[in-house]
Formats: sequence, C-alpha cells, structure tokens
Amino acid sequence: MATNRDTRMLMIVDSEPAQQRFLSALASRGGWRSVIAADTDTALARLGTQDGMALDAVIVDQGAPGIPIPEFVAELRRWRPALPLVVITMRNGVEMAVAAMRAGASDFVQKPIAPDRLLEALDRVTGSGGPQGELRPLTEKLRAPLGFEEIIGSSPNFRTALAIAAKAARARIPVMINGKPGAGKEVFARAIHSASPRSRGALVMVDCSAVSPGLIGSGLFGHERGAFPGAFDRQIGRLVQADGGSIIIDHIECIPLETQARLVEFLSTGEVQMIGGSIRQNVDVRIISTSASPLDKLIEAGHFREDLYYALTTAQLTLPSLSERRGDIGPLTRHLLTRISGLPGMGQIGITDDALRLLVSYAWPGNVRQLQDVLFRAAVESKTDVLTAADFSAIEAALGGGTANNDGEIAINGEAIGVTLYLPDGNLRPLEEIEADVIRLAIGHYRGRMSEVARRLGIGRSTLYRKLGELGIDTAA
Ligand SMILES: Nc1ncnc2c1ncn2[C@@H]1O[C@H](COP(=O)(O)OP(=O)(O)OP(=O)(O)O)[C@@H](O)[C@H]1O
Repeated sequence: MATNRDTRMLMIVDSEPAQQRFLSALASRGGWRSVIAADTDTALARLGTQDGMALDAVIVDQGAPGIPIPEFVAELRRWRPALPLVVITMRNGVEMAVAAMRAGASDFVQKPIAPDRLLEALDRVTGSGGPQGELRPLTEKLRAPLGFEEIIGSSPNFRTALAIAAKAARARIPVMINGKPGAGKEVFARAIHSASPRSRGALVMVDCSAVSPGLIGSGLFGHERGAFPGAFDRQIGRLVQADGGSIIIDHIECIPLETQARLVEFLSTGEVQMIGGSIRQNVDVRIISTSASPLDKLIEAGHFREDLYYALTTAQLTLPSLSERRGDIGPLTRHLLTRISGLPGMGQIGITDDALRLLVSYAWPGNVRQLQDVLFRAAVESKTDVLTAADFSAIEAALGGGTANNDGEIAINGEAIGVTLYLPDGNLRPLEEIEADVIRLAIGHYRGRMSEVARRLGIGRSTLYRKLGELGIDTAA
C-alpha cells in the first residue's frame, strides 16, 4: 500500500540507538522517512497518532522490549490489517520468524542485515518492488550447511558441476563458482570446504555484495589503528582468521580494483599485510570464490583483473539456473518441504501433483532460493498440511494459467526435461526407466556416435546394443 506522497513513512521499533541510526540511515537511502519507537508498547500507542496514521510500513526487531513480537504483530494487525510489517530476527531466529509470519507479519529479514535485502523487503511488502504479481525472493530462511550428498540435483548439467566441485574439494586449489543469484553457489562453496582435508579448520565467509566497496579491503586484510579515517581500532582481517581453513569470497565481482591488486599479491606470496601496517604474515588459506556476473565481461570492461581471474580459477564450475534443470524441481520441492516441515512450529507438509506441475512450469528467475521462499511462504500461510495449486496463486498468475497437457505430462516451452530420478509422487522411478533415459540422453549428447556413447557410459558396444534391444530404445530418436 505505497502512497502517492513523495516520501514514504517507516516506523522503526528497536531499542538500540546504534541500530536505530543504522536502520534509519538505510531507510533514508531507500527514500523513507522514519520515526522511532524504542519498544513495542510505544509503537502500538503511536499507531493512533498523526504520524502513526501516515505510516507506510513498520520494521520491528525481534529483541525490541515490550509485548512479545507475535502478540505485537497480532495486535498491530487488529488495528491496521494492511500495514506492511517486516520483522528482523536473529540469524537463527527461525522459530520467531515462523511465529511472526503466522501472526500476520508481511516478511522477515535475518541478521546480519544486508542493506539491499532489507530495502528489497520493504519495497516488496509495500508493493513497489516491481511489477505486480512478480515473485521476488525473500531473504534467507533455511541456512543450514549441506554436504554434497544433501545437495539435490540429478540433471546432467548439475551433476557435471557436482563432479567438478567434489574433485576440487580434495585439493587446496582455488575454486570459482559461477551462477545466477540463488542458484546454490554458497551451498556449493560450503560443501567444498566440508569435503576438503581442511574441513576441521575455520570456514570464514565474506559477502562482498553486502559490504561497501571501500571496506572490503580492510575486511579481508585487516587494518592498523588510524590506517584511514574511521579506523579507530586495529582489526584482524578475515584472511588471517581463515588461516588453516578456507575463505569463501562471495560475489567476488564486487571487489574494487585496489583490493584486487592486494589479492593478486597475496595469492603469489601467501603473505597478508594489514592496511596501514608493515608486518607481513604467512597465511595458509584456501580461497573459494563465487560470482553472479560473467567475469569475462568485467575483464573486458577493465573492472576485473585478468591475472586475479586466472589465479582464482584453477578449478571452475558453473551452476545451471533452475530453469535449465527443470527435472530437479520436483525432488528439490520435496526436499525443501521436508526441511521446512522440520522447522520449529511447522508440521508435516505435503504437496499435490497439480501444484508440483505448476512449480515445474515456472521460470524461477530467483532460482532455488526463490523456490524455497515461495514454498516457505505457502507453508506458513496454508490452512491445511497439503499445498495445492491454490497456495501458489502468484505463480499461477505469472504463468497465465495452464501448465499440463492432456496426458498429464509436464509441458515446458518444448524443452526436454533431464533425466529425473523421481516420480511425481516422490517415489523413485524403476531403474530400467532411468537407465533407458540415460542411454537416450547419451545418444543425443554424442549425436548418435555409438562407439562414443558406449565409451562414455563405460560399457562395451555389444552391451550397449543389447540394452537398446532390451529397453526398447529407438536409436533414431
Ligand atoms: N541444490 C540445492 N539443494 C538444496 N538446497 C539448495 C540447493 N541450492 C540452493 N539451495 C538453497 O537455496 C538457497 C540459496 O542458495 P545459495 O545461497 O547457495 O545461492 P547463491 O547462488 O549463493 O545466491 P546469491 O548469488 O544470491 O548469493 C539456500 O538457502 C540453500 O539452502
């Protein structure tokens, strides 16, 4: 319910002065004017005032004193049913988030707050975050590290990425993970660390998209006191903190050129020198970086150093977008629903085949994160324990209706679905069928060159021809 006034009005409910200042500065960057309430009782009391009547949205910190958050949300809903409300929860405050959403909150954002994500959440809940009906990814909800065995995906392009990652994990070499937002880059990066010989060492993460460019260098390398205006204390860098372990440099494409030069030097010498310091320290760290933009374009434009690119990409993999591995949407949906069911306050949640078909047909611009967020929201809002197509009305609207053809097969803009391991009811397909699909896929992939197909599948040509007969595979296909 964005208004047509020029400045939108936000109430920040938080008792910490530093946090109040931070939120208020952030809000003003997004074009908001803010009023502060130090506790939830005061916030409710102010609803009836002139300022309160002019509010366009409220953000409340989970730790705000006064009446507990779920009661605050419910009470606010009683007075102002349509007033958008975002709850800020602790990093692992999933239980609180579920309770707040159930009581009627519009969204929640976990700490530490990434400025862009909070502004996005505010835009979204006030309806100014893009075309109506567009589904924008919510913030991270289910951040649990996954090992390779828990990463869901059996499409050939995804399996290729998994194989490269699993192999690279064993060595100390730098790995670069490319992929669109929400495709699973961080999940892969964590899995690489967990599967590596240094898994017992520290895992340190730096998200360069959430830090202002001017602070990325001092975050990575540390700084001496007084090294630059605002450097009030000496600070140890994240590279040193990761000594003996791994560092994930998320969104490396956001690193400014000056810091890129420092990284190149570190990669060639293995030594870290603090900003403003003279001592060099040897650091043994494995770098796993991720990028959501094609780095070759940035190199061409002079925004990314070619030598750094080569130093970071000893192993490199690209994660396919979810729309490029539609066969995985069903299994992923079931997996994510199982994880959501396990959250505090949630019960067992199922999904109908119709709803699943709908999800498979959608393009998922926000990839796995968006799928996860859409499922989470549907699960929280559903009145029953089985999600139906009606629980995904925004997806249905975005698709303009109609997802399945008459014989119930999923029609996806004529694209072939990769080899899927699951039936729509969640059970595994018979081995013969999977085997037949793999052979068909290999024949297509190697353009009918049967010797190559046999070699790649690791079987003899005569075995391949026997299987073609047994499985009834038409090689002209
Ligand atoms: N293959 C997968 N199996 C299960 N869950 C996944 C998978 N891929 C991603 N997820 C879930 O989707 C969410 C987004 O993944 P992740 O943070 O790794 O994406 P990303 O590519 O790093 O996104 P961004 O570029 O926006 O940082 C995570 O919460 C993760 O739990």
